[in-house]
Amino acid sequence: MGFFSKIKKFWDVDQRLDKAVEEYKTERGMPEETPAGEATVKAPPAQAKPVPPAVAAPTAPKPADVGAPSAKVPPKAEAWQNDLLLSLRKAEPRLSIWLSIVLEGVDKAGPQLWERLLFLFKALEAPEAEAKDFVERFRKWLDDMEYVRVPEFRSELQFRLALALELEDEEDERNRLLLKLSEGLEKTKEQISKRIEGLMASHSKIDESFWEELEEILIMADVGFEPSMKLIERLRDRVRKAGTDDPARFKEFLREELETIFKAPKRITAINPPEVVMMIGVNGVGKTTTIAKLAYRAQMQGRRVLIAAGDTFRAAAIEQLEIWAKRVGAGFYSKGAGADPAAVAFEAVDKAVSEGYDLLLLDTAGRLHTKINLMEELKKIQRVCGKKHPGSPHRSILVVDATTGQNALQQAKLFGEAVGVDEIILTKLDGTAKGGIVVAIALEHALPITFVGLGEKMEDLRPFNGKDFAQALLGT
Ligand SMILES: Nc1nc2c(ncn2[C@@H]2O[C@H](COP(=O)(O)OP(=O)(O)OP(=O)(O)O)[C@@H](O)[C@H]2O)c(=O)[nH]1
Repeated sequence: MGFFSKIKKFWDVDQRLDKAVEEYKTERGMPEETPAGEATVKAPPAQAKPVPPAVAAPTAPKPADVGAPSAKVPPKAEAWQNDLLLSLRKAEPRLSIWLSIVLEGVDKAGPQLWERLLFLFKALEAPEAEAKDFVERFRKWLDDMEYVRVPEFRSELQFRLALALELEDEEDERNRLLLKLSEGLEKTKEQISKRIEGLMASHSKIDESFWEELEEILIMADVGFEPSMKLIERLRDRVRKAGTDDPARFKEFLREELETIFKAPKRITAINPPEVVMMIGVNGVGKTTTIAKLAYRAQMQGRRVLIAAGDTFRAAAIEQLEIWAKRVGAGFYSKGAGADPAAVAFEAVDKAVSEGYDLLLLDTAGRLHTKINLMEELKKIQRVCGKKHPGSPHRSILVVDATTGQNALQQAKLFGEAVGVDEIILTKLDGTAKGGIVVAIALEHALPITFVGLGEKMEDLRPFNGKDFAQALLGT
């Protein structure tokens, strides 16, 4: 489900829009030619299937709708509308193209941008109130973040549209993610990929000295001793089965092995709303930011989110979380610093149930995991949630900081044993050469890494895909 309760996915090649485009042009006496003067792209010959009722061609919302000056839209400006309609008609959803058309001639946030976004949603037949809600939320977000110029927010806007229109898996978005992942892994690639290429070039065959050198590379990239041994064992097996000792093929074997390792099964549990997610992890790993990013995604996917400040250890942590909740338009619940975290959890679950939230993100104290009482506290929170809303917390997500390398592995072990962890989110992958920790965590724990943090912006939390990761790490 996306942000909108319904949209027409015209990119399934539907003549409706062709008809709408023709009517649109006729009503406005627009030239047969496209703005660039080429002959109009003729709609594909109508196929036999019955033409569903015509869709009223979207007309640019009156400027008054969006609080813009009441100047009439000059005829030239309609060219972008025509381009957008024509682009929407193509058989494939190309968000980057639509956005380029929407942003043509727009250099900053303002009435012209709102008018264009509303036109796009109208062309997709999104309910008007929801379209306005999307624009209003984005406008408020820009104010909060003090973003004004298009380059400051274009990427976030594209990400928001990808979530709202359920196009995150669309080709452009996937390519953008791969690029972001590759950029984020730049330092790790230096450590692993470049050195493996050197290893392959300096050996005429895969022999004992090859494996010894590989072990050193993996340990240097913070895969850790145990995990490195395990990985090398699996690679020896794979090479043996392939019946070759040609170093030139090693990268292919390594990529296949990594994809296999990352295929950790995701736990799917039946959930009666609200879904209660417990966020755990030590201080400074990026938990608060990650909660905000998760809330942002869920909101853009049409879910109502409540964030609860279960980390009552520091007033600053509560305030920071409240600021983020406001920015992403999520609900917020706290009982202030010093309150009993279990009481916060209990009352937050009660609020989420009684006010019909879809998702409750429950922040918990991040004090150093060596303090045993923290583990007791987390177990008490789990019990309390289960009493209030049977089956909850439905997921416990451990947030670890990739830059802490082996320490992250320790945390995964300790929290996993103490309170049970269902998923791992690895933050700050963009800032480390220790990306090898991803392999270590996947090898040591059958825990799925569901998201990775690639920066501080909202769009910098992306679903983790082992295949993409292996490709970004090792290059094509
Ligand atoms: N580069 C980068 N920075 C990140 C990422 N995730 C979080 N950060 C930054 O890391 C710092 C700590 O993030 P927080 O979310 O406050 O961490 P926390 O775990 O809540 O810390 P406490 O509030 O002390 O518990 C902030 O400056 C974040 O912007 C990431 O994926 N990449």
